[in-house]
Amino acid sequence: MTTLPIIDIAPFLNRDLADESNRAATSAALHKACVEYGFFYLRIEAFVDSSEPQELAQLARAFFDLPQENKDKLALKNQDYARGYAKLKENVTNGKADAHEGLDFYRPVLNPNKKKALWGENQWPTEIPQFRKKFEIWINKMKELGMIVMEAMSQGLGMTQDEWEELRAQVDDSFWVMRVIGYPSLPKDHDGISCGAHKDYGCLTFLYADPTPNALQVFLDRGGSEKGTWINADPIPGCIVCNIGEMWEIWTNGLYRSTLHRVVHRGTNYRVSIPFFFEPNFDALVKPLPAVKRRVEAEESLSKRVRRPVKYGEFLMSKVGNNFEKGDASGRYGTISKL
Ligand SMILES: N=C(N)NCCCC[C@H](N)C(=O)O
Ligand SMILES: O=C(O)CCC(=O)C(=O)O
Ligand SMILES: [Fe+2]
Repeated sequence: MTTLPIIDIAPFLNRDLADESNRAATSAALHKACVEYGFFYLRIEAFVDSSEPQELAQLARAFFDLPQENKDKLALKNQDYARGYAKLKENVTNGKADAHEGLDFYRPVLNPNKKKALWGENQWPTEIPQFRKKFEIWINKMKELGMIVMEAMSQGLGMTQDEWEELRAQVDDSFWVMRVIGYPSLPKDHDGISCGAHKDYGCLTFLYADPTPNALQVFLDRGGSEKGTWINADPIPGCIVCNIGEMWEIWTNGLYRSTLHRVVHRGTNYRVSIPFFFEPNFDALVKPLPAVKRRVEAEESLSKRVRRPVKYGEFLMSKVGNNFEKGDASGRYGTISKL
């Protein structure tokens, strides 16, 4: 049975000279994991105490336990159709309704305008005391972790200090997204899916999920005897699940690939997960990195197809529009101004 690699980020949490060789090992392991899987566990117990996300999951449960009409008060349509509460089956992946409900938050913007795509205001549940405060602490930590992992990855790619500074400038004001997701159990005799197969859009996804096993599945697409099958990415204590988004495919010209994943939750409990998407800056122009070009020239084997640059914000907008049924939010989303 294939299991995803576990990478300890601890050596990057300090500047100890003594940890230099451990940092090199972590970077090398990140590089290998990104080439081979695009998905891995990140051991973060030296960074956050596990009681912290556990408490967030409790707050999330308290929200999902509210009467439907209370949750609907935070509906996406109150805002920019991106920020707020999506009821069960409102989210769509590949044209099919997802059997989950969720609250989505995005990086706050200056001069919010709910008629402008992605430019509204976050809707926090005021009925759950502490919800906003505790999740804001988490957001800040995940942003910090994002920069740490990005720097570790830049070393794994053999980037120079100047090259890292240039990449850093594309992610230092991350247009992050956080989702708080609730998954009821799928009916046993049903071919429904909790979240359809997809790739994440941006840079790094940091997923905390409650201990429910057999829910998140990752598609193995790069060799080994299990190639072409789905494996479970069950939670591991002290770790979060991390995967790379499509911007990494562009930065590395396909050397790193974003991996399909889905959620099929047939267990009897109500599952809660909290993915944090550490993304590039809204205005970042994402294009293949020079450090990767050097490698391609050195290692003949890599694909020569050059990925086209994208503006991250535009790419995100095209994706978010697909997250709803046509004629429903996506229809209306299509009519609100694209900046
Ligand atoms: N920001 C991210 N990555 N969100 C992923 C959401 C799940 C897939 C989405 N419905 C889709 O169809 O892409
Ligand atoms: O809930 C999960 O385990 C994964 C959710 C996910 O893949 C997403 O929201 O992008
Ligand atoms: Fe995802």
